[in-house]
Amino acid sequence: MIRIRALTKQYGSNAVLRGVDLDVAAGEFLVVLGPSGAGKSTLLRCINGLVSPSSGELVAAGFDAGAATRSRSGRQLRQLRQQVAMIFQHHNVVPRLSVLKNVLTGRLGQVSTLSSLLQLFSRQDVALAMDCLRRVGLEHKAAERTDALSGGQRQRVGIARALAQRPQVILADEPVASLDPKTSRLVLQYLRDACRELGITVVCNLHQVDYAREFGDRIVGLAGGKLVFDGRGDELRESHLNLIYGGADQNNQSNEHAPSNHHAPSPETTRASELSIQGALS
Ligand SMILES: Nc1ncnc2c1ncn2[C@@H]1O[C@H](COP(=O)(O)OP(=O)(O)OP(=O)(O)O)[C@@H](O)[C@H]1O
Repeated sequence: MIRIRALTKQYGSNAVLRGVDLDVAAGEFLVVLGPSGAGKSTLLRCINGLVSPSSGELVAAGFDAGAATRSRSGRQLRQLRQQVAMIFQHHNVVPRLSVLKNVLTGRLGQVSTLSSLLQLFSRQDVALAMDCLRRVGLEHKAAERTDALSGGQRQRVGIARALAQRPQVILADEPVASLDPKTSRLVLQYLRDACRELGITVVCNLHQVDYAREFGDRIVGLAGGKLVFDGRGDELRESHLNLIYGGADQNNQSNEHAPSNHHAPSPETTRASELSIQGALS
């Protein structure tokens, strides 16, 4: 679903992504871990064309993201963004609109310009939006103003809006950064379950190692713009975390327990180990 090869992104002299190779399979829930400034947001922004890569190959949902950002017409970029939805840390919902209207804004890319200007939505769009709200447990809040909801509920509205786009991919940039642990887990559960049921691929940036292990089908670790770990949650050892976070205190990266597994990598961690070595050498 996503194929990335030798991806680089440079801001002036700041090399933010330094040769990222990554494949994400259809329906996979991939978590990206990494310290602040590692390039996690930049990676997501490249995937949905918010940022133009400096070099490399990036195909998401069948669209060449690099070419889409360079194309003047904007058509390719719109097509890419229809298939690759984004969920932000601060949910970006419109507070004064009703919950249902916020979710319906996820349909704007698919309705005519006139309909979108007049906010005219078909009965099917409304039914789809209600189904998306049901998937995040907020059907009963449809008519309420969004500013009457809690932070966790607003983030669930953000998820419903992304689902309403009917995308192939959802990119979630630290979706639970400002939520308490219980709410964070609930939000991630809704995101994972809805995407699993609908077959949507997810790439989710997180700062919490425990949630990465719990919710990710697979985890990649980004440090200094390079992938230094690629494996399953049960393959992620303390040595990998040291590589990702540069020996930072893991308690700072987790809302709950610090990783405590000191076992040597199992034979299945070959891929993870290879990457670790590459990261350590470069
Ligand atoms: N538009 C921009 N112009 C210049 N530099 C940028 C821009 N966007 C990001 N950067 C730089 O790229 C680097 C990586 O930023 P990025 O936001 O991708 O990191 P991150 O891993 O998502 O961090 P965090 O976990 O704190 O969100 C930082 O040094 C940042 O200053």
